[in-house]
Amino acid sequence: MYAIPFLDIPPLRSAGGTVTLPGSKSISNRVLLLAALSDGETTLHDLLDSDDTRVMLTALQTLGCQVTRLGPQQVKVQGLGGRLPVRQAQLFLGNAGTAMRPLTAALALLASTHGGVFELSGIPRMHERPIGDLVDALRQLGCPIACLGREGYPPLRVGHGAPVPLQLQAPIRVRGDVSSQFLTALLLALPLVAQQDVTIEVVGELISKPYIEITLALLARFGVAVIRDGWQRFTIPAGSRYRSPGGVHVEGDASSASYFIALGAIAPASPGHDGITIQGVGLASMQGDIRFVDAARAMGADITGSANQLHIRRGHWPLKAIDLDCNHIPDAAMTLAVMALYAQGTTTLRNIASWRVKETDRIAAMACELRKLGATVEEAHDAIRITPPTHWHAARIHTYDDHRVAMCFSLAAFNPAGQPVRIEDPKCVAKTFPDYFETLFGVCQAAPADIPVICIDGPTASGKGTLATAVAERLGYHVLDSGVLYRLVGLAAERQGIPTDAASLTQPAVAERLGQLAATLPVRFDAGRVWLDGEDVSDAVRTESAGMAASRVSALPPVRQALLDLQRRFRALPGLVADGRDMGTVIFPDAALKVFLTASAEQRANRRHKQLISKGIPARIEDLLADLKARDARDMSRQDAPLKPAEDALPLDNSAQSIEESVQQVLAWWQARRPDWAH
Ligand SMILES: Nc1ncnc2c1ncn2[C@@H]1O[C@H](COP(=O)(O)OP(=O)(O)OP(=O)(O)O)[C@@H](O)[C@H]1O
Ligand SMILES: Nc1ccn([C@H]2C[C@H](O)[C@@H](COP(=O)(O)O)O2)c(=O)n1
Repeated sequence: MYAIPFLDIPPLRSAGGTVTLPGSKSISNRVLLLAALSDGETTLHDLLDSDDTRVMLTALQTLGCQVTRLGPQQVKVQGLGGRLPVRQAQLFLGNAGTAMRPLTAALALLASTHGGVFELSGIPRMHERPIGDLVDALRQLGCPIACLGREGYPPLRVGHGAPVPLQLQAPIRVRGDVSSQFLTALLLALPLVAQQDVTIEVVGELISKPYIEITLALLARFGVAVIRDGWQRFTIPAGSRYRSPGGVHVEGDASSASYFIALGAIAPASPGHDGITIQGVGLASMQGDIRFVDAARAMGADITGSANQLHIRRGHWPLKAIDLDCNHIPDAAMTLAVMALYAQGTTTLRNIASWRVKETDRIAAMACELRKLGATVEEAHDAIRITPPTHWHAARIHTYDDHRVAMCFSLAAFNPAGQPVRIEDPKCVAKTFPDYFETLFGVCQAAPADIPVICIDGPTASGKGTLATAVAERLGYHVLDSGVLYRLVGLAAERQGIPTDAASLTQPAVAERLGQLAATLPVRFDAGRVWLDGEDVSDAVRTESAGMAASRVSALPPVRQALLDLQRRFRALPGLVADGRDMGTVIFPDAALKVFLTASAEQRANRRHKQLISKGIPARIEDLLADLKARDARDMSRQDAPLKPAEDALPLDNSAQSIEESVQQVLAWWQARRPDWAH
């Protein structure tokens, strides 16, 4: 996940490959609650691991439910059989509507029947999202509920300690035209008290019906067969009781699929690919947002699929504008708004009033951000009309702590003007799809020249690696520690008995063998570790002798030539910070920023000494000073790609600087070189 203030997405050109989606948020939070309320143990597979499911899991554990994590996407839930061991708890539910609404209903009923008092709160935006219709419905039943801030909004206190009688004879009336989650909450909670038939009557036109279908399907999996009379009346039969089905597999998230369906519809296929394949959700999905497929087809996408898979190719191009009632796909419809940027004509998305009470006022947010890109946008209270830009602008997209805003606007990076897009606060995607951008970059391609590179060259122990890593972390970029490749050649040579002393390296045959070795280096970089032929050599390559051997072998042209392409392949989305000796002069001569980092030899020897001593490696400053001077001399004097500043490099002497000061300096230079839109 990109936990950084902003993520700059370079202009994207093409896409192709396979993505596996994280589990559906709607299904994950429903099955977690159902498993917790059931008799028996349930194993949940492919569960979404995100902010919203984490708050639900933590709440259930706080309520006394035993949850065992079997893997990142697999948990075992010990059902409570409809009784809570805990009678008092404070639950923080973040901004998860799928946790707040059903837990409010379930706890209100449990506190009323068995006694108890529970407080439910969230982040400030959650306290602006209405829940009054659900509160009113529960109060009709006799449940004590207090709104602790504004009436009709969280935070809430449910129950007042002692049990109270519930009035379940008359139908429970709930509004269905603000959020279908109120009805879902009642449907999930009422089986806990269904000693008699319990009926719910929906007041007003029910919105987002597909979400109610998910609720009903999952209730059935857990042993409760609700009798549905149209979309107005739902009866939970007397004697209903939750029973664990044993195991449940969570489908991939159909709303999350919308970004990759749109990607396949917008992006030309990358060489060697034939569109985008989505795994984990398919045409047989129980999720309403799967009907996004129909909307995307109407805009021109070429989509085929099976029960659990979708395949998308670019079809009609440019896309076709549509006029669509989106009441059935409120979340995925945001993706249509961004697809509309690539359509011929004006697209109208109607019946989306629920956007106003989601993570943010999504109609206002989408209108504002689409206009930044150059689109003409008209807003109504329950609709939005989008006419594509005639001139695209690069833009900083504000994301309003709304995961869907962040995800759908990433697709604007395919704009024909080749403009980059800045996504502010990209970590907001953690609500439903923590690895969204990594997944996107895994299937997208940009022109290499469009992928920004920052080069940091300089002598040994000047702090290049430290600086490169820190700058890359702040920008979400990849890192190339090129020195480690030469160190690996030295180490591999030693393992294979190829001499690397100065005299042997003058022999052309030895140089050739080392070149071949470098060209076929069995190296793997994985989670910060370096593997050579299956062996973890992360520590072995960092020794001073490995550094000296690297310096010697790096003077050989066959070795340098062999490592050229390997280094250039590190230039990957969304960007790269590369450190070494010739990053700016030879490997990435077109880099957008080049820094030549120096510090006095004494300072560098001191730093290296501290570094080694802190790792428990004995060293003498005098020896280190002599070694690094020798290394500098060799690195600067070799024929091929010697250590020297590129003509356009900015010098940075960090002798008297802290690490943070050097990082800030480089970030300031970087920012100054960004175009106007980034300021
Ligand atoms: N500005 C700085 N002030 C103080 N110490 C620093 C500074 N920059 C780096 N250091 C420290 O100096 C040591 C050497 O830094 P680093 O390993 O990043 O250097 P390097 O140039 O990458 O070395 P090499 O080329 O040998 O790989 C580290 O312990 C690091 O914490
Ligand atoms: N781009 C590079 C990087 C490194 N080398 C050589 C010269 C260095 O002395 C040696 C080890 O590098 P370090 O890990 O200390 O950065 O590798 C080079 O020639 N070109």
